[in-house]
Amino acid sequence: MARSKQTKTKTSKSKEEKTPVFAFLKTRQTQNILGLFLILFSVFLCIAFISFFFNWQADQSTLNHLTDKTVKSNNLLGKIGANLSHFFIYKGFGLAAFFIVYQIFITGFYILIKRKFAKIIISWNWGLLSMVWLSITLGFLHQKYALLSGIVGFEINNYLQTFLGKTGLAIVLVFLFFTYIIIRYKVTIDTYLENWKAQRAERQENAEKEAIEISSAEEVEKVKEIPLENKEEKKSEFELSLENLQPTISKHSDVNKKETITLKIEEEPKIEPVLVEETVEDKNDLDINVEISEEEEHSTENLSDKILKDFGEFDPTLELSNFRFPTFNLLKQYNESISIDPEELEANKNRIVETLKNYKIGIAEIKATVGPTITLYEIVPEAGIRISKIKNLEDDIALSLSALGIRIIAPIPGKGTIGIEVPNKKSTIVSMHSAISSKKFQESQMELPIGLGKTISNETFVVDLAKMPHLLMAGATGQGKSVGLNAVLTSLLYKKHPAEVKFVLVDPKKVELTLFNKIERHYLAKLPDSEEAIITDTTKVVHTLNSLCIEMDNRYDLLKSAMVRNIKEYNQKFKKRKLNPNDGHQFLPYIVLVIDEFADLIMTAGKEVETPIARLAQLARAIGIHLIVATQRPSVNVITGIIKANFPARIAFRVTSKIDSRTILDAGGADQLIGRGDLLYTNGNSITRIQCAFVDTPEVEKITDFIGSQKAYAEAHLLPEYVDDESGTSIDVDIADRDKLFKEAAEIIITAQQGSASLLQRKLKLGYNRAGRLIDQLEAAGIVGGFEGSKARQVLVPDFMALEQLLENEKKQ
Ligand SMILES: Nc1ncnc2c1ncn2[C@@H]1O[C@H](COP(=O)(O)OP(=O)(O)OP(=O)(O)O)[C@@H](O)[C@H]1O
Repeated sequence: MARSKQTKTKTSKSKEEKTPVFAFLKTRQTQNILGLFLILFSVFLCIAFISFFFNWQADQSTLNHLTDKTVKSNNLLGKIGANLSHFFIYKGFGLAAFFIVYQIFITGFYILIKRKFAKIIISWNWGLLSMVWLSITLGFLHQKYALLSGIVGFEINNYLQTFLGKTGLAIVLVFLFFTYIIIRYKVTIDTYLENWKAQRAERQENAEKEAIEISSAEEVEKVKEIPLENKEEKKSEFELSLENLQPTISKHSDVNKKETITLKIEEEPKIEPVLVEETVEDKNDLDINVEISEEEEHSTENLSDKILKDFGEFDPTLELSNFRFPTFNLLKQYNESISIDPEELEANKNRIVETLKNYKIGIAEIKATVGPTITLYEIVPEAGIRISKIKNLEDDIALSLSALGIRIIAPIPGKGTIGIEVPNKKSTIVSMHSAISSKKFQESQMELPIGLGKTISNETFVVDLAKMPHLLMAGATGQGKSVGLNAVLTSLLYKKHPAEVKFVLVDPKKVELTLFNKIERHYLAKLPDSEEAIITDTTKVVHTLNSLCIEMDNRYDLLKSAMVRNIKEYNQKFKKRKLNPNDGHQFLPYIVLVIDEFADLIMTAGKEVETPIARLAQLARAIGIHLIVATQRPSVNVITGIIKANFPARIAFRVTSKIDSRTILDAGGADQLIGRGDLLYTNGNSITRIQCAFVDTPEVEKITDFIGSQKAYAEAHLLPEYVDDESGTSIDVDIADRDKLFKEAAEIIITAQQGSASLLQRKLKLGYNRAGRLIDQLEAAGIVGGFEGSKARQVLVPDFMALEQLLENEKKQ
């Protein structure tokens, strides 16, 4: 109950804040105008009230003729002044009505100097209480002059007197007065006593000081009169002050000494040490003067709440606030009405029944669900028939139906029937348009929604990539993998603002994802030193993956310091302005890493790629880095155990063998798909057959053009820098430490135009280690390029002339 109440007030508050009136009231101009108005209005009332005390009797007759021009008022501020004064003073609180003037004035003043609203409220509370008290007190003191107390004070006074009597009321009024002083000004009897004691002590101290000063002055006079010779003896009394003198004085000759002494004695402050002694003695009698410090000001609200109130929630999309999401008309529409020939249905049904009959399997019931590319026949076998029997007949049924892509699901989970999926003769294309525009996708509250396509029952299939949390995609070439990847990316582009999601695209084939280059500054993330955001080069992939691991570690640190468990909570907290950007906190976009041809990467870089991928797959889910890895060859050396274990969500397009199907899905079936976007999706438990939404290259081009033509960030989202241990930049060999054979080695390499350690080994008759060191030094000098696996290093210097020049330049530096 309480919570619902709270939320209600919260929502009403936020509504208030959103209405233009309240927004308008918050501007400083409005506040200045309001403050000034209140101050001047209080001046107006003050003049009117004062004037009213002199003219109230004369103005009595004019009060009810506010609109009558002929009737004039004596009040300095006319009839309005007279009427207002009559209302507040005569009918209200008498002389105490001046409190209202004061309150209005102080409110205006507080608004001008931006005091807190709470202060204004407190001030009004005290002001109104004081007004009522004064009004009653004046009514009590001057019953004859009712104007002083106003009708309110007069009546309350009369009323209370009948209950308490005159004396009782007097006591109550005095009590209220002191209560007010004690609470409002925090004055207690102790403070008075202490102040009084402190004053008394100070008076005493002053009196004693004066006495000492007088006596010391007399002493000085006496000393002045003493002849120079005797002054040496007299000095003892002022010993302390003499010691404090500069050392130069002591080094003077006797004659000088005498002169110095005279000088010293003339300085009156030298008496001070005596004085100090006396006051110390004196202070022993004194009580400590305890100063009661004023209570610290407390804020009524949390700082982050205040920032939230003043600036509203943090809006990550603010920098690109005019960003427009791609429109539906960029996507092609196809004729998607599913039509299946009733004859085809009937024929299929008959064949299924007959085939099963041949194997002595009776059917109690059969039902067909027509999907975009396949039709599902659900059969209920007669009692006593074993399910495994039907499952084993898969190939026979396929043969008798003479169709590709038959899949038998026995039993359909949660239904208790057996499903036989038969492809339609005429398949319908599921357009991306229909997936994106579906209610299910549009209204989804998922973090990273993906409209993958349509199920057999023609429902749009929407999944959350954030929940997957990583996706493995496999399928033989030409079966719809690239289209599937585009469908995933398109879904995210239609739903997520550039501030909310960033893509890291790895495309070893170099052609599949190039279109996304156009949205580099909106949606892509890249390494700081790379020119192209889409990564096609293997070494860059390794760097990017390691950089993502660093980003992951950084994000975990942020999450830890924010004391939240995942990116969603973190971003919510950040939006609520509970995390300070000065402590390194920032809004974290999701990062989706897409690798188009994983097999290729594993072949070229092996462990170097596998290790960071496995690390990311294991740990990155909580911090918003999600992986989509696609491969043509779902063999076990590509999709290794460790990768498989961390990619529970899998999509299988048609694969060529049952083994591949098992590798990707841990079950058969993918080998029996019909291709062209026909896929099986699993997230660990059940397998769903889906017709992937179709988005072709011109559509992707239109979408990327649409986004690319809009205002973008200054550059792509930058990932943390990763310095490879083996890269040339990390080798920093001092020129002085170079091998004696450095120049000779350089010449051999330049002559051969081939940078390999074995060449140096042979030509210079060196051991492997020394040749390796030489190569490192040559690399650091910029003579050979970086390590390129089994290939020889590139030679960057064309001839000896260039070498000489390079070495000369080095010396100059
Ligand atoms: N969802 C779909 N609906 C209809 N047709 C599709 C669908 N997906 C793919 N196709 C058809 O299949 C063809 C090949 O698709 P795609 O290029 O995605 O295959 P691929 O698996 O990526 O091939 P490769 O691995 O060689 O790149 C497309 O040109 C298209 O004609």
